[in-house]
Amino acid sequence: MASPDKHQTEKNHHFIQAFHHAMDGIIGTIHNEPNMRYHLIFALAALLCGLILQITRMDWLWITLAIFTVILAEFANTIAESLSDLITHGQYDPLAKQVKDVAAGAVVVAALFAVITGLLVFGPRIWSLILN
Ligand SMILES: Nc1ncnc2c1ncn2[C@@H]1O[C@H](COP(=O)(O)OP(=O)(O)OP(=O)(O)O)[C@@H](O)[C@H]1O
Repeated sequence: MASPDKHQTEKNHHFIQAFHHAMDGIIGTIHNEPNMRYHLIFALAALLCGLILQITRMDWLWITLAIFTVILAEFANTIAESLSDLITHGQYDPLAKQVKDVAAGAVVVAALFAVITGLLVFGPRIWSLILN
């Protein structure tokens, strides 16, 4: 969804305008960040597994939390990268390195949480399917 005014710098005047810009941010991140597309593919796979294995409401809560944690971490990583690039203009800066590395580390930690959640929720069910 394209924003109505590409050159706006003043505050949004109404909710619809703010929503357009938020959609620009979401779609732009999916378009520009391959890692975000990988996260979404894994999220879709987890949702399909949940449907097929008929997980409980509590398990859906954990899976949903894991999915949104990873996606939010990737958004934070993208913000950190964009701000670093805006400030450094491609020049090496040790603080920019720290910002980008810590932001990338946050995504790794979130992904680890998602993997552990997936193993705890799907592992026993898949295991019992294999044994039966
Ligand atoms: N301006 C800079 N100054 C210092 N180090 C930088 C700078 N830009 C990038 N780097 C280093 O290069 C690495 C890769 O940079 P990049 O912008 O591709 O971030 P990234 O976290 O790998 O991106 P993505 O999450 O999209 O894979 C950073 O983690 C950082 O260590």
